Amino acid sequence: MINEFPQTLTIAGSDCGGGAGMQADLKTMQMRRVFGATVIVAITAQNTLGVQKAYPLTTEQINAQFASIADDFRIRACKTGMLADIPTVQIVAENLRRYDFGPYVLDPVMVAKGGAKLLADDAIAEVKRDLIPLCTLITPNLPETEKLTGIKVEQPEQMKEAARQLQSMGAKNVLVKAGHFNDPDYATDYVLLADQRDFWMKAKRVHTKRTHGTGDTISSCIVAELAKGKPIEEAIKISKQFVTASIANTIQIGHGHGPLNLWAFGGEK
Ligand SMILES: Nc1ncnc2c1ncn2[C@@H]1O[C@H](COP(=O)(O)OP(=O)(O)OP(=O)(O)O)[C@@H](O)[C@H]1O
Ligand SMILES: Cc1ncc(COP(=O)(O)O)c(N)n1
Repeated sequence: MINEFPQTLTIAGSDCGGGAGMQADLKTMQMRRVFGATVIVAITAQNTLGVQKAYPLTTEQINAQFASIADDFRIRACKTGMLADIPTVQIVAENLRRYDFGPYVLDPVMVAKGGAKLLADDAIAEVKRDLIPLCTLITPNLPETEKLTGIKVEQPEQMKEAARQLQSMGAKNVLVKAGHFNDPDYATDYVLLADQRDFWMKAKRVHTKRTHGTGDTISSCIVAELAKGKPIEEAIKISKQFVTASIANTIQIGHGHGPLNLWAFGGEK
């Protein structure tokens, strides 16, 4: 049924503070004019000051949500965010193999801005083995890139080397995000596509601590664009513009790493 409204799915943790996790994903999807559904794998009690508590859901609770989504919706693209621990990574991988939710964007969330662990260290091996081979695109930040590849990234050339390695591990397309890169003037991400074309995406670095949920925002925007049928290169480029505008046009919420202004870029463009 080709005329159905584009439907997307985020498989992620809940951030009760509304700035990251599935809340950031849903808000971004709404702005990009796709329908967003969720499989929640963990509940966090957090705000802009940090993560106070995290409670993973059971595999039964996660399976039930997957079944409900698969029974009724035609998901055209999906993403994963916070996955908490080994059982969660395994059950999510199992469901992604069971159901066809279209292109899959893997945001390998490991540590929150405030320093809290959102993925157990021993689950990284499962992400590499079970999820990377399934994904259409992986979107690690620099610390995640280093953990997944073992390559210390201090120069742009090492971003390229790490991207090639992630591809050899099974990721079809790779976006290495540079929010954590040591460049005071620009945030320049690197993209390596499945057909071996590559490019840099340069944006002025905004000097703000209001960057809660930047990774969720860019990855869920890519999911939305893919669900509307945009080619991956275009989906990634629009999403970089979306996140840059959302960081640059600050809104004042909370007392720490504040959330982005997801209205800044606008909707359908
Ligand atoms: N201060 C900044 N100014 C401009 N762009 C930024 C800034 N910080 C991050 N970005 C951009 O935001 C996007 C997300 O990158 P980042 O490296 O922050 O991801 P992340 O660490 O996974 O985010 P989070 O964990 O907060 O969700 C990238 O396109 C990056 O270049
Ligand atoms: C549930 C959840 N998912 C993802 C993040 C990462 O976002 P950030 O690194 O900006 O804290 C988070 N804090 N909480």
